[in-house]
Amino acid sequence: MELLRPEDWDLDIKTWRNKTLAGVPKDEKRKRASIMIYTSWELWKERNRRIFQQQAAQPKQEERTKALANEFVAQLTDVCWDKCITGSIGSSFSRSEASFVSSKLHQSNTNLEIDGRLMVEYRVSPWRTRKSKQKLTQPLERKPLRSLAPMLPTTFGYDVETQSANPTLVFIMPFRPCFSSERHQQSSAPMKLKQSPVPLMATPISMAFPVPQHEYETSDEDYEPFPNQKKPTLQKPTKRTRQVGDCDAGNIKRRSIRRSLNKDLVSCPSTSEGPSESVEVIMTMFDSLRRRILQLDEKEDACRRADLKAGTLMMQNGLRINNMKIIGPVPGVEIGDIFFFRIEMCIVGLHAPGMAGIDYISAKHVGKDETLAVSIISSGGYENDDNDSDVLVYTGQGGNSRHKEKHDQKLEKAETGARTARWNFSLEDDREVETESRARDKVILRDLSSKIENLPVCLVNDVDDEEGPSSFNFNYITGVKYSRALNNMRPLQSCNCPNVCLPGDINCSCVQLNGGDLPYSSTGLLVKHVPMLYECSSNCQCSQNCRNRVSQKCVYLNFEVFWTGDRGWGLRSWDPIRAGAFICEYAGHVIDEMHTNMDDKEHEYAFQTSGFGDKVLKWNVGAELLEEVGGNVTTESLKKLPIVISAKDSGNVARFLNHSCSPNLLWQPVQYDHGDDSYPHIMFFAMKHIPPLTELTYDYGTRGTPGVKGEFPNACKLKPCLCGSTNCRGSF
Ligand SMILES: C[S@@+](CC[C@H](N)C(=O)[O-])C[C@H]1O[C@@H](n2cnc3c(N)ncnc32)[C@H](O)[C@@H]1O
Repeated sequence: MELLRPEDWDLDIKTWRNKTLAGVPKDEKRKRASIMIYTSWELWKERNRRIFQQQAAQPKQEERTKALANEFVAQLTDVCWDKCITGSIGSSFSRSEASFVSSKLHQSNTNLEIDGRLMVEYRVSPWRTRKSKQKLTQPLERKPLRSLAPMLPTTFGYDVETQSANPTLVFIMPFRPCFSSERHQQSSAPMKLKQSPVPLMATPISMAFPVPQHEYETSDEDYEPFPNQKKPTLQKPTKRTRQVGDCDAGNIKRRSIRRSLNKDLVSCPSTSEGPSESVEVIMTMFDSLRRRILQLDEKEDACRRADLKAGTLMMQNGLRINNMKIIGPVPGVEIGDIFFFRIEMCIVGLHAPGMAGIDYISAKHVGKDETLAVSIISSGGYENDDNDSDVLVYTGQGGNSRHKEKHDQKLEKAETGARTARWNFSLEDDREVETESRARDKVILRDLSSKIENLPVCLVNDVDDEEGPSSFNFNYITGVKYSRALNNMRPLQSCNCPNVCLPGDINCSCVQLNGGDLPYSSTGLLVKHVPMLYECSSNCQCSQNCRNRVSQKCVYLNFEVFWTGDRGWGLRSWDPIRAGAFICEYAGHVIDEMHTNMDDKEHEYAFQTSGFGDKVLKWNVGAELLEEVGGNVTTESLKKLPIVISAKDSGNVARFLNHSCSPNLLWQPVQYDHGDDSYPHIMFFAMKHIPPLTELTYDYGTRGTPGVKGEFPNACKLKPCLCGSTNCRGSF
């Protein structure tokens, strides 16, 4: 360890790593680098602990982590290094290195897994705190909106390869209506889009997305959605012979399965939908498709770039919107929207090139050809000496490829488009300014759960003086309580998987119970909404790290109960949330539906399964588009459950979830601790990417006609809905 001690404690991690490993023989370098990776990881975790939980590591936790870390380091050093980490020492990990490290961390332990998810998916920028503005009442110190790097999973750095000096010269036809079939094209009038202020020289989008002629045989890093623009020099040998010490996971034969869409079902958002709804429909379709492709690929050991596969399929089938490049705001896209993949920006018309950071158009100005930048992406992969996080300095693209020597950048092609706005970009982020200055001032309670949740649930009112003592007259509990014994009609699931359940393992009884697929992706995202989801139970042999145990674990989001004004208290999160992510359970007392003596207050905080909204039914659109007619959840397939959960006297954060006719959450029945399928756990999952501090809502459904006994004996009076969405039904 002495050898790793930095000579100067002010060194940044990269310089420490480079200095320490310089000139060290290869074998020794591996060992030292492994320990350094672990140390950096621990620093990161400690930073997360201090920021999110306001506590430093406990000795016990440290010991346990040390033991796990030793195992992790040993694995890294002795078995898999040769196979998986082949790059030279640089400022970042390549994608395959990063995914290997994150997969190892995933296997290591629960804490690492949870932190790993934060790190892998969101890449929260470290040390972004503003001490000067910090107030004692502030529960969190970080700036949530700026903390995202909505890109591919990388653990310790950013793969600069996708930012290579290879600008894709893509122009899009001035207007190409988005229809899926010729029939549609003939019969429907083209949708009018905003007129460009400058004449455009256009090239069809098909130039950028040619139909692939061959199956993708290359490695993850070399997957290329634009094969025609690929430079031969960037290609790496893709086949390796097995070497001593290669780990099995690394030797899984990498295949790529070409998938196609069910043409009968392919259709773009209708022209009657507003811009925001169109963006939502397209984004939902993309993510649904991506999750399902990933699920199928994982089953077939062909796990590669489901995002690009989904995006390419959508492009090839005309499933995209805002086809014309626009100078100024893109309809339906708002400041604060989250994109996890570059291709998502492409299908909503925000940024067309798959790799280049600048998107631009050619225009004639006073008789001269000019190039105008229409969007610029900050990759996060470049070093920036300027510490001002409010100013983005653009200095040209390219020159930062892993495969080439660093070189000076030239002002050419797209960069000429950025000439006029080349220097400083102030980030316009109204929401951030707003949240920084206002929301933190009005903290009423630091932890509504009184430490029952592992993360504090803050209570704030930044609207008026309401302090809400009456609303908070309830016991905080984290699960459901049953008032009568349940019928254990079905034996509890009990798989024999030795470590974790694996996708495609036909011998796993939990895979069988879930219809042949594990319901969650490797990062814990719900793939499809299903009538009943079976997580692994206490009878299962698999460990707590099994991916089929998502919602039975504790809360991992930084929730906040806030005053909405007209709809009472509501729930939101400080963390960005990804579509398919688990949110929370509806906790409370399970009462029998036939118990008809519910008073108004009980009704107000009662969860009843009275139906799913249309949006929930459409959430599985990707699976349906891909292959499975009938793969979607239909109203008929959803048996009405007799369960009613009252959170009037006891409950958790879910009792503050308000109704919306355009919700961002759905509820999913989940079973893991008993066999009575009429009384499942009600778990909430995100239907879309949700930016920090956005209210979390679900569709309460229609609870039946007031006063009618029979189908809805507990039907309550319809209430006027104040959700404010454009397609509000008016009541719930
Ligand atoms: C489960 S509680 C939600 C938390 C509640 N807002 C509070 O202050 O405790 C359900 C109640 O919230 C209010 N509410 C929820 N969604 C609403 C909406 N879209 N419009 C109007 N009121 C709503 C209604 O009073 C409803 O009975």
